[in-house]
Amino acid sequence: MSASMNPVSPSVTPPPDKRVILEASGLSKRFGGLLANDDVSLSLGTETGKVTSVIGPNGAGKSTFFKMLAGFCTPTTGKVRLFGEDITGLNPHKISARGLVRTFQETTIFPELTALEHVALARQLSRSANDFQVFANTLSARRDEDRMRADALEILRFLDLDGVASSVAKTLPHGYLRLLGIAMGMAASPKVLLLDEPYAGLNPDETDRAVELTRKIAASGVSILLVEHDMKAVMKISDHIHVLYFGKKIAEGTPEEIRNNEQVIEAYLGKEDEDIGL
Ligand SMILES: Nc1ncnc2c1ncn2[C@@H]1O[C@H](COP(=O)(O)OP(=O)(O)OP(=O)(O)O)[C@@H](O)[C@H]1O
Repeated sequence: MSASMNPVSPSVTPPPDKRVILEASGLSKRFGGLLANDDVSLSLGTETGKVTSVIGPNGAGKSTFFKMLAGFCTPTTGKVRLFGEDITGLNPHKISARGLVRTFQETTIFPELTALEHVALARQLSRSANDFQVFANTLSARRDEDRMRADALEILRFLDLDGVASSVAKTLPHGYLRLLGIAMGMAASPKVLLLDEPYAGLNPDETDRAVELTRKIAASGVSILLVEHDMKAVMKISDHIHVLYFGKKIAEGTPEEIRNNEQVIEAYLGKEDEDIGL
């Protein structure tokens, strides 16, 4: 008798919902004896353009979680789905091509290249199915290059960075380099943008500007997932917050719910370098 004819066939798992933007289920990561992430689940739901934050004291496992989402580190157990597709363990380039993009770190900045060249390069790398073509001096490659530069300028304009388009990176202040990293992420046309501590080291004015920019990106329909220690910024910008503590998720909710959550307050108590913004 075939399984389908079995009257007591086991319950069938429903197919993954393709409308769910990003879903991590039961992610764990073990480094030797250390469980850096312990059964962490998170869903961005189906509504695009929201800002979701992951917070937690130093060493809570936030970066590890992001690295697993973006393919920079393979989960020990668990699954990551993007619009219902299993992307667990794919490499970062493949994940980025599907729309989940982690912003470039400052270490990816080339001091002698202009802001425009950085974004054009990021665009080119994200688009190149064929690496050889990028470097080949063919007519089509040159045409591509012109298009990439035009796209890059449009991205810089959108982020209000066109004023520094022709400035070389080594002359740009730290705040602009952070924004340039975000612009390079945007060059890959993300559906979900992972921002890893985008406001670190920024002064209050620069933070306000970067928060506004984050909002503008979200308003354009890109879902934002961010890890950040600046609690004032997190509370201001987030629609939803998840809290990690010693690798485990201890809470999730709106900024108001998180601010008033006893377990969260407890986790942050006595951490002089961290301010939950109470
Ligand atoms: N590659 C690795 N090998 C061994 N241990 C690691 C590795 N990466 C992270 N860890 C450990 O995993 C734990 C979580 O680190 P992680 O960087 O994810 O925390 P975090 O919340 O991002 O911290 P922070 O806010 O300080 O950046 C830490 O104890 C860290 O030392």
